[in-house]
Amino acid sequence: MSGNVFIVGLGLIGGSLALTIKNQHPHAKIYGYDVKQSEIETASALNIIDEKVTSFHEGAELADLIILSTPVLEMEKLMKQLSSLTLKENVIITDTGSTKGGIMQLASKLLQKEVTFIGGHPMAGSHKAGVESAKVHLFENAFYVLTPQLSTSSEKVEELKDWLSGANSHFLVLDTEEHDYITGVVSHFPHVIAAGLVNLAKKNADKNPLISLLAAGGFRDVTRIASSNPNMWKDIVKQNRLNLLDLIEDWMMEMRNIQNVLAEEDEHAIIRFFEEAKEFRDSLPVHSKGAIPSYYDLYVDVKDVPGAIAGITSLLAKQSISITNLHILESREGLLGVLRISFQKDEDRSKAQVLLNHNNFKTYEAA
Ligand SMILES: NC(=O)C1=CN([C@@H]2O[C@H](COP(=O)(O)OP(=O)(O)OC[C@H]3O[C@@H](n4cnc5c(N)ncnc54)[C@H](O)[C@@H]3O)[C@@H](O)[C@H]2O)C=CC1
Ligand SMILES: O=C(O)C(=O)Cc1ccc(O)cc1
Repeated sequence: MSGNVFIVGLGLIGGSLALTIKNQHPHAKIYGYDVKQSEIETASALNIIDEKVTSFHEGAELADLIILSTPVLEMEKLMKQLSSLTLKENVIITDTGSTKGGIMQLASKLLQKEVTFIGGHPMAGSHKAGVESAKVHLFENAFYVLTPQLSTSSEKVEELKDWLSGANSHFLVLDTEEHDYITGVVSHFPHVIAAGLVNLAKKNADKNPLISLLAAGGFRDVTRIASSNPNMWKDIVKQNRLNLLDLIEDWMMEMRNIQNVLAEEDEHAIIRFFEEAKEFRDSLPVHSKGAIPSYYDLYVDVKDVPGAIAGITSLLAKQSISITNLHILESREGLLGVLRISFQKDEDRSKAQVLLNHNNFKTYEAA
């Protein structure tokens, strides 16, 4: 496709979408705007955008596709501005926000009937922020929720899917309320709990410094998302607060239940508590990216000798296999350690496994 695409908010998500659109539609012209001039400059230097725009108005009025990718409460202010601009006749406006209720309400209240607004939520990302973390493959295999208005034609929805086809995501059309309820359960509430767990550990670490030293392994795994951008999450939890308030009530009941069975030392009930969680967790699909995307992990036995890890990373680099994370799970002097390498794509993990096995490393897909 060709035309002018205007990305507002040149962060992780806006930058990654710019890359996927340019990759799929090389004739499209990508215009970018951000309140932070530094982000515009970085996006331009990294060739993530073709043209820098000095005001929101300027970009909006020349665009065929407008993508709002700022924190969700900022988007609401931008929607108000959009309602007073002269936009192109066939423009499509979409957003990338993690909540859909507020923006969809504003779209139906503010925008003229002829303007197409289709809510969007690429359900993949990371705890990192900023355009320098943008990646063309970020949304691959992830779900990409669309929430069209009732009045939106299926042709317009298809046109937006065409624009976004380079993301290689699975599109899912959802009702706004359903979207906010589901993402509340599987994404927003887990972020609240992760932050709560870390805050709890911090309070205890003030009493005993060994807590910080030993807060590794599983603790780091379940709390990775507590390193997410606080400002972005402030907006998300404010927007989805009614669902979150209900979930907090349910959670308190869950905790009250485990508190009672522990107090009573009811072994059967304690086993049931863990069993129920394990059964459901083990039944979840492993290869699809959910709201909190999994990375494709590969475990490698490594000898505790100088240069062992560098040897592995240089093998991968020579084959241009990119990794998203490295973590030493176990390393004791003179013994084998286990290195966990995370990849963004299953395909990269498979290539790495073949390569490392060929070079006599022992690898596993599960720890
Ligand atoms: N980070 C993630 O993993 C995901 C985030 N989202 C959603 O996507 C949106 C963007 O998130 P990220 O890219 O992660 O955040 P980010 O913090 O990396 O980027 C947001 C950018 O918006 C800019 N900005 C803020 N207010 C602005 C305004 N009024 N006008 C122009 N630019 C403005 C900021 O300067 C920043 O560069 C958020 O609504 C978030 O809820 C959706 C899926 C995943
Ligand atoms: O860091 C992670 O894994 C995330 O949870 C990414 C994420 C953040 C916000 C979303 O709306 C969807 C996905």
